[in-house]
Amino acid sequence: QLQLNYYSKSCPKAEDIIKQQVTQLYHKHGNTAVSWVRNLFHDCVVQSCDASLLLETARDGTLVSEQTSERSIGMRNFKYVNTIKAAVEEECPFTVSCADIIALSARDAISLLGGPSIEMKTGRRDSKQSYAKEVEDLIPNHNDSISVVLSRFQAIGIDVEATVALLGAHSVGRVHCVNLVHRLYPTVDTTLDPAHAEYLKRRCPTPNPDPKAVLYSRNDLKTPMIIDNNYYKNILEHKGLLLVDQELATDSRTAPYVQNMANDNQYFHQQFSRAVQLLSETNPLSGDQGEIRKDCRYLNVD
Ligand code: HEM
Ligand SMILES: [Ca+2]
Ligand SMILES: [Ca+2]
Repeated sequence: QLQLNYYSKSCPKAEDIIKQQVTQLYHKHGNTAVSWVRNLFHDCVVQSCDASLLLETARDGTLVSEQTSERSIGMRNFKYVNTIKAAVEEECPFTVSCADIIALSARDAISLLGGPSIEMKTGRRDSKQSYAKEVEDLIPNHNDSISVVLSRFQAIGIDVEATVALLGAHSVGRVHCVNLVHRLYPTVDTTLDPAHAEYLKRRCPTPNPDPKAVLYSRNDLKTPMIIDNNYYKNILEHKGLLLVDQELATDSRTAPYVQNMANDNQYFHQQFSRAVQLLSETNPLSGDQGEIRKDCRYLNVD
């Protein structure tokens, strides 16, 4: 079972090494921290936090990576997960799971990005398979209804208030134009603030952005690299980028929490901590299920 300090005997320095690596990477490439937060979501929602997300497509076609899903658009920095894993392997070979690296790197990233300090249990094990086919049924799309979003989160034990808090992760990072243009062209979505729409049109000047061109807008212009309640202020001002962001502010089930989080950053941080714990503890592999991967990209060879 998951517990605090699972590696205290087997690898007492594990959490320190991960934190050190995450901090070093953050100072070199700040957006790595943003990636670790999104990785937690995309891994944990698909089956469990079991590093299924990190498996790469096998050359012989036996395994398709979840990273190839349309839902994974814009995900980046996977190569630096290997940097973290390598540092941990050097200290304690075959001991610390890639799944725990996903969880702890997200925890450390959240604190580097000005979010709360979160107590996080460890002891997760790594999946022996990828769930590429299931990704689209589990991770909501940017234009899904709030009902779909709430039921997907509820299915893994995440209540409405925690769901609203988790979306606050969109207080950092970026959105590619492909996920935005349907709100701008041929006519501007009337729920979007007109001045903000003009800004977004400058960022995304054509209705059919080349998927390979790196055209994007930042989620939060005021504090783009800080996990704060500015996200909720933005969506109340109709400056949310994704349709789900905008809907969160108006749906009667979520709007009261949005209002409270916009008013009180500390309350947001408390709920965000609680929600990240729920997300990170969903359905873990335990006992002898799964394995401890040597390289997060590949299954161990027996
Ligand atoms: C209804 C649920 C959600 C939907 C539909 C959704 C969708 C998206 C989309 C479409 C993007 C933009 C990707 C791109 O164009 O580059 C994005 C970015 C991001 N999402 Fe979510 N998301 C959801 C929930 C979450 C949650 C729960 C978290 C974490 C707790 C999260 C963390 C992030 C982060 C950090 C980014 C920025 C990534 C970057 O800049 O590299 N999202 N999300
Ligand atoms: Ca997973
Ligand atoms: Ca922010």
